[in-house]
Amino acid sequence: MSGSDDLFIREDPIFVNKELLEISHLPEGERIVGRDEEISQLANAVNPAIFGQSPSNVLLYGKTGTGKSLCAKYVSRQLVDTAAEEDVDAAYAYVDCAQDSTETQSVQTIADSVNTGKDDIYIPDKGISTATYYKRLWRILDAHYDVVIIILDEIDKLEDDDILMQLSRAGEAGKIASCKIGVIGISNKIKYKERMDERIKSSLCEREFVFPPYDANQLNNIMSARSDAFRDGVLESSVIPRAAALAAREHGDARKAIDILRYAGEIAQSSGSDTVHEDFVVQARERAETDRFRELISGSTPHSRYVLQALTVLSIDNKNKLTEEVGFRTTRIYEVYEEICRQQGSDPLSLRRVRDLLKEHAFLDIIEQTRHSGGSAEGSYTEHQLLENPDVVQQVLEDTIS
Ligand SMILES: Nc1ncnc2c1ncn2[C@@H]1O[C@H](COP(=O)(O)OP(=O)(O)OP(=O)(O)O)[C@@H](O)[C@H]1O
Repeated sequence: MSGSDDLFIREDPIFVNKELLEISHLPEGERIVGRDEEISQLANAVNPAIFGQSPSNVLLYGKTGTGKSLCAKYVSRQLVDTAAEEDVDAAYAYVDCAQDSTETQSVQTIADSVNTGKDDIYIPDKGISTATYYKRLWRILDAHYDVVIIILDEIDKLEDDDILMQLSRAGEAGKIASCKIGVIGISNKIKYKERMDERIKSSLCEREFVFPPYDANQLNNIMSARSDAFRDGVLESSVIPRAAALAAREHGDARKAIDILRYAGEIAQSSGSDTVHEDFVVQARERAETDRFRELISGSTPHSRYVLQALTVLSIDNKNKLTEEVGFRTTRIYEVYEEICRQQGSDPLSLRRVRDLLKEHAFLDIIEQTRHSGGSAEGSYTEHQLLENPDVVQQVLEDTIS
C-alpha cells in the first residue's frame, strides 16, 4: 500500500466554507435577504427592551423556511448588543419546543442558557423539580438582567401552556422583581392561536407577524449571498437559478433552497467532479424534498398522522383503479380516519378538528385542497389530494413512528 500521503484528500475540492450552508448557521445581517420589513417590525415590537422596559410579546407565523427563526435570533442578538451600549443588561434564550416539549425541559433550557455561572446557581440537566428550576431562573434573571427575550420556536409543540402562563405572569405574580421578560413565539400552525387559553392569548399575542414565502428571485439572492461556501470557480452559473426555481415551485422555502445547494455540492464531491453543475441540482432537490417531508411528518401529532395516513390509503387504492380519482372529499377521508383510530385504539377527533388538521397539511404543502361548488343539489365541498407520491408518504409514516 502507498504511504498515508495518498490516502486522504487534504483539501476539500468543492467547499471552502461549508458551514455557511449548514442550517444551524446564523448568517450576518448582510446575508439576510428580503426580510427588512419583518426585521424592522420585530425590532420595533421589542424596542422598549433597549431602555430596560417591557418588550411586546410577539407571535410569528409562516410556512417552513420563511426565515422566522433566523429573524427572531438576529433581532434578539442585535437587541442584546444595542442594550449593552445603553448600559442595559439584556439576554436572549432560544428554546426549540419540538425538542424541549415539556414544561420542565423548556424551563431548564431557558435557565441554563441565561445562567452566567458567576454566582453559585447550578442548573442540572435533571433531578430537580420544575418549581426549583423556576425559582433558580427567577433568581438568575433578577440578579443579572434588566430584560430577557425568550424565543419559543415551534411553540405549538409544547405539551401544555403552563410555561407560557408562568412567563407571561412572572412579573405580576411577584416571582421576579425587576427583570422584564419578552416572549417571541414562532409557529407554522395557522390554527395554533385558536387553541390557546384566552388569558395567555391576550398576553402573548400583543403583536403578530406573518412571514410570507420567498419568491424565486429572493431565493436566488439568499443562495448567492452564501456562494462563498464554495471554492472559486466551482459553482457553475446555472446552479443557483435552477435551485431557486425548483425551491420556489411549491412554496419558497429557504431551508430547502440551501439544502439543495449543499447537497448538490456533496454530490459533486462524491462523484469526483471538479465543478457543481446543473444536473446535480435535480438529484439534490429529491433528497432535500424527502428530508423536509420526513422532518415535517416526524414532528406531527398522532392524529395529524392518522389523517394523513387516511388520505394516503385512499390514494394508494386509487392507483389500482381504472379511472383514477383526482381528490377525496373530507367525509371520505374521515371514514378511513375513524377506521385507523379504531385500529390504533384511539378515540377519533371530531370532523371539524379533522378538517382543521387537513388545513394544516395543506398550509405546509403536504396536500392540496380544491373547493368545488357542487351545484344547488349538492352544496359546495372540498377535495384533498396528496402532493407527494403516496408510496413515499406511506414509507415515511412507517419510518417515523415514534
Ligand atoms: N432571508 C433570509 N436570508 C438568508 N437566509 C435565510 C433567510 N431566510 C431563511 N434563511 C435560511 O434558511 C434556513 C431556514 O430558515 P428559518 O429556520 O429561519 O425558517 P423558519 O421560518 O423558522 O422555518 P421553520 O418553521 O421550519 O423553523 C436557515 O438556514 C436560514 O438561515
